[in-house]
Amino acid sequence: MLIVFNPTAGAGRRRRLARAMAALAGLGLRPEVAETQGPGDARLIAAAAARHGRAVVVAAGGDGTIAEVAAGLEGSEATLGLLPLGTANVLAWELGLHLAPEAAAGVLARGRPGRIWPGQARFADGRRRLFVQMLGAGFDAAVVAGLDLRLKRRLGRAAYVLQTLAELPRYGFPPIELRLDGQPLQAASVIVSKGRLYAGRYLLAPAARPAEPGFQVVLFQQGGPAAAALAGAALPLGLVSRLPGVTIRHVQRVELGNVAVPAQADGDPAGRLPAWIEDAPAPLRILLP
Ligand SMILES: Nc1ncnc2c1ncn2[C@@H]1O[C@H](COP(=O)(O)OP(=O)(O)OP(=O)(O)O)[C@@H](O)[C@H]1O
Repeated sequence: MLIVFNPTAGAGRRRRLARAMAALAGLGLRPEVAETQGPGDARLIAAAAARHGRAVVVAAGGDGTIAEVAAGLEGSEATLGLLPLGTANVLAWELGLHLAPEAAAGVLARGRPGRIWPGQARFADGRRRLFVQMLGAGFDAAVVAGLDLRLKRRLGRAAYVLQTLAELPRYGFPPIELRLDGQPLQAASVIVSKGRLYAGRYLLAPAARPAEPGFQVVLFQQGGPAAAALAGAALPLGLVSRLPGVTIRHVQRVELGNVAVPAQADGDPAGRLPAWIEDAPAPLRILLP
């Protein structure tokens, strides 16, 4: 087992990692820890570990770190493990993991094998990006792109709320042209989701099934600050899917946009549209509670 640790993810991460290591030692496991030096590192470390035959590679960080480790493990026999140390930890909530390091250690030692089926996005400049939970385009991506990382470290998820308030009067809400399984549509914002949850443990797409191919696509038809503020207020109540102007479709393929609207993948900036989204070629093994 190798733990890939993002030392910049979440708050109190070193203390939380130490607690997990102590719990793992108590369960008879003494995994190696590899620390990332910057963005993209987790993928390279995970890919090398898989090549060298590591059975389990653990992403110790938030959703961005998980996505990078997942990308490194693609096409290998290795199983992904999660040690949630991030800010939102959406995939951990999605899969029913407890966030306490001792509980996560228990799953790493004795979890049952399951699977998730990531999505992949291709961008006009040739980049390909794997995502494990969701890809957003429009207002939420503008919030992610504008987020000050130091503020995120200090305030955690409250930084997203502040950035949303800052972005509301500023974002222009250009309409996004999209195709869902070939059918042309338009929306002000779009979230392509593998999972049910968003921004932590808030229910967004109730019918999502992370282990299966396909996506729930949440379309926000109404642009403008009032509609975006309403969606933000409805999110903690789990009521986004019932808002007027919000529709959810189950599809296999998504083409997003002819405009340079920002995109975010698993909570990290992912450049600008257009983007072409489909399932990754294969599911990924993952340790579940
Ligand atoms: N050593 C590092 N220095 C700076 N950035 C890093 C480093 N290692 C990884 N990263 C980048 O940090 C980004 C954010 O990490 P991650 O998403 O895991 O944490 P988070 O944003 O706190 O959590 P969450 O996504 O759950 O809110 C990752 O996408 C990764 O590219």
